[in-house]
Amino acid sequence: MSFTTDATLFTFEGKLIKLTHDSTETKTKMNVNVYLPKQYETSSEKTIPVLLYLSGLTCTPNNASEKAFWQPFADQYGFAVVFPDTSPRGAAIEGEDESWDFGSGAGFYVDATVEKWAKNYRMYSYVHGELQEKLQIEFPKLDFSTISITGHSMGGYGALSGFFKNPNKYKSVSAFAPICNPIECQWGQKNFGGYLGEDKSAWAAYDPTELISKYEGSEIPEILIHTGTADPFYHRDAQLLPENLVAASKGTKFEGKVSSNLVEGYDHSYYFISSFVGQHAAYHAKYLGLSK
Ligand SMILES: N[C@@H](CCC(=O)N[C@@H](CS)C(=O)NCC(=O)O)C(=O)O
Repeated sequence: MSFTTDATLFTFEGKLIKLTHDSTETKTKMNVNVYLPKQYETSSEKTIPVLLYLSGLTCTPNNASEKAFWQPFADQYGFAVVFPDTSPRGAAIEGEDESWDFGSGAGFYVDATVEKWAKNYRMYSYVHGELQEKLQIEFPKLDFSTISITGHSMGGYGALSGFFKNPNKYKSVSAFAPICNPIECQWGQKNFGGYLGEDKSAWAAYDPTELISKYEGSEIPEILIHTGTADPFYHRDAQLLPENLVAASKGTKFEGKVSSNLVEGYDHSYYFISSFVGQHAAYHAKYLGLSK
């Protein structure tokens, strides 16, 4: 058995399963939550599409499980939601727990190449590969070949980056307050520098604003983004830079398809995220074949 079930919680009309497993990518135990919608019980083999939700800095799988409120929409349309952790935990690397925006809780969805981090900090391969393959075996009624991706902040960047780097794998991509151009902001520079080293071409291989023109897929969904004008990481710190992604889409397959919405007065918190989860669920449901 590769997973241990720590809890099965009844929530809305489905169940939230809290799991742990040994990861071959991170060489640590990993935590992951899976929301099985009400359709799961009565469905047949491999029929429930999946939404992968990547969380932001400092989060565990529990933050979004408890306060993004995907559950009623997952029940309405009939998709499962997977909430991975944001980094390995307890890898015993010096400095791992020193800062809130690097190391533990901040894996930045890359495969580290700097030696100190390279053995364990492989969140790119973990979330897009190993985790999905193992969950497909554990939950055979989920259909990991019909999957979309979303996320918040660091996880919004992770969703956009993972979408562009895996042509035609994800049916659709959306993001809440994503870090759109990490090369150009402090969070990105700190994490790319720490995990990937000083070679900026390695950074570009993960940056959505760099990747959008290089996308080789034939499926070109609209990209849905919401960012709050009262989000200090947007208006004060310029960490998010959604305008750069829209500008970079010009002349690419995604020209006119990046729906970047600045929403007046909303901040960076889950009060903001949960306010727009319904719109994002409806958007993904369409691409997952669950609505017109
Ligand atoms: N340093 C602050 C900011 C970190 C932050 O806002 N993290 C966002 C993602 S970038 C988050 O989702 N925090 C957890 C939560 O709101 O539940 C903190 O630790 O709360």
